[in-house]
Order: sequence, then structure tokens, then C-alpha cells
Amino acid sequence: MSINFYSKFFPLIKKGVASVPFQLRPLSTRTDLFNVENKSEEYAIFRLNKPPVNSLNLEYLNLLNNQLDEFERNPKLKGIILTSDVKSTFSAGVDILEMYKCEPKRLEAVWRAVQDFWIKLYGSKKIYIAALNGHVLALGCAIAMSCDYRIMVDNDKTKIGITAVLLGINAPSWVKNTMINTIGFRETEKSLKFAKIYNPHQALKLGLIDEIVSSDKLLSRSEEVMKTWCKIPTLAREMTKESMRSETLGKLVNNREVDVQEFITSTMDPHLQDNLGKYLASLKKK
Ligand SMILES: CCCCC/C=C\CCCC/C=C/C(=O)SCCNC(=O)CCNC(=O)[C@H](O)C(C)(C)COP(=O)(O)OP(=O)(O)OC[C@H]1O[C@@H](n2cnc3c(N)ncnc32)[C@H](O)[C@@H]1OP(=O)(O)O
Repeated sequence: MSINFYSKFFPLIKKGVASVPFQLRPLSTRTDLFNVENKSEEYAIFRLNKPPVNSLNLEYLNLLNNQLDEFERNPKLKGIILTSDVKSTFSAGVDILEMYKCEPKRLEAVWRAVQDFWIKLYGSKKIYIAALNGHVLALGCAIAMSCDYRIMVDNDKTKIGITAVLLGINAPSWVKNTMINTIGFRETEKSLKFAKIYNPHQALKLGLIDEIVSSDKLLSRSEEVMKTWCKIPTLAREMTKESMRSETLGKLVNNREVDVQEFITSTMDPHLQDNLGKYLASLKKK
């Protein structure tokens, strides 16, 4: 069985790796919008930092996609802890302003960047631990589910889930599949059909997250788990991850154009645009 999982799905990236010799990265990378801290040669902490809610617009998605490529190019790096520096929110998903009164060309670029992000994250052979410091909504929830393990803060007010259906959106099949692979078919059906939002204890019971810890222990516990997992034989871990995920991944990789067209058509629908306008206004009114 091939273990070159990432390269299989990203031939251009493979080409890049082949033509650009690996260079040692600086100890940490800081931009205004995220922060990467290399804790050791083996793992890093990747903190999103786009207040107020780490919403994902095109420019941010492109930036994050480049960083995922950067991680992938580092052969010594085994794992990444994905978290947020924004108080009380991990991610509120796609920036709704990208979807409301949008130009089709821009919307297409946004959706391709969303697809890229999911493919890179779900298809990565590295270990990804989501350290969920706050709300985890919509695409934010799909991102968390695409990690290998989820640890969430013990705060009853913190929400996790996908409420697309309330706005008239049928979640894309790769989001559904990611959720099915996390909590099973029946719970996914209920969750998406009835726009369920969970607090951490409900999410734990469902298997949507794996652990709850107090906020002061979120990173230390995530690092503890990461260190344990870094000791697992790398090749076998990577091969296992590939064999568990390749079927789901392939369904989007081989179907990207249809997924793009479905997203554009449904988002441009006047009824959905109307709903989005009202939803945005309700968020602003709070
Ligand atoms: C449009 C919904 C589609 C759902 C589709 C779901 C699944 C399909 C998956 C694939 C497609 C993915 C699409 C998406 O991800 S669309 C994004 C959907 N996200 C949400 O519905 C979350 C909305 N936000 C909230 O519920 C709350 O903001 C919160 C995250 C719980 C945080 O609450 P709080 O701390 O009280 O902050 P505020 O609500 O006051 O928000 C602060 C400001 O941020 C603006 N905001 C919030 N979320 C977004 C967003 N996603 N995009 C753009 N802007 C956002 C909010 O309006 C406030 O702005 P203001 O400071 O100017 O008033």
C-alpha cells in the first residue's frame, strides 16, 4: 500500500517538495492573523487569531492553506495542535459576508479555498489535535471534526454544531461524511436535519468531541495527548490514517466541480440570499 497519501492527492505540492529542498523553519511564525509556535521538532501549536470570531474569508483561507502546506513540507513535524487565540470562539465558520450579495467568481474562489482547506486537513498524514477554546460552528465544526482528536473547554455556554438547514442550506456531502465518520449516520442525520447545537457535555456524550477539560488545562492536556501519539510508530500511524480516510477524501477530490457548482447555485438562490441578509442582521443586532 502506498504511504504517500498527501502526495497522491496533491501532485503539485509533491512537485514543490521535489524541486525545493527542505529548509529548517524558524522557531515560530507570527502573522497578524495566526501564530505558529514550534514546541519541539515533533509538534507545533497553530493558533487562529482573526477577531472577533475567526470567520474564514478568501484571504484568510488562502493564508491558512499556505500554512498547512508548510506543515506538510516539514518531514520532522509529526503533529499540530489547532486552537484559537480569540477569546470564546474557535471558529464561526465561513465569513457570511462572502456569501451574501456576492459575486459568483469570488464565491467560487471562496468555495475552492474551503475545499482545499478540508482536503489538506482531512487528508494530512500528520496528527491534528483540535484544542477547542470556544464556539465551534458550521465550517468551524467541520474543521474540528477533520482533526484526529478534539478536546474542548468545560464551559456550558460554548456551542458546537452545524445549523445550515435553518437558513435553507443542505450541508455539502463531504461535511455530512465527515460527521458520519465522527458520530455515526443516525446522529448525523438528527444533528443536521434538526440543526442541533451542543454544549461540551452533550458533544462528549455523542462522540463529537473526545475530552473536556478546564480552560487552564486545554493546552497542557492537548500537548500531553500529542506527546503520547508522537511515540506511535509513524509509518503505521500514517498508513492507518490513510486507510481510514482515503475513501471519504476521494469522494470530494474526484467531485470538486460538482460540489462547487452546487454551492454557487444554492448560495445565489434569492431565497437563501434573503435568509442570509436576515441572519446577518440578527447577528449584528445582538
Ligand atoms: C450562514 C450559515 C450557513 C451554515 C452552513 C453550515 C454548514 C455547511 C458547512 C459548509 C458551508 C459552511 C458555511 C459556513 O460556515 S457559514 C458560517 C455560519 N456560521 C454561523 O452561523 C455562526 C454565526 N456566529 C455566531 O453564532 C456567533 O457570532 C458566535 C460564533 C457564537 C459568537 O458569538 P459572540 O461572541 O456573541 O459574538 P457575536 O455574535 O456578537 O459576533 C461578533 C461579530 O462577528 C460577526 N460574525 C459572527 N459570525 C460571523 C460569520 N460567520 N461571518 C461573518 N461575521 C460573523 C457578528 O456579526 C458580529 O459582528 P459585529 O461586531 O459587526 O456586530
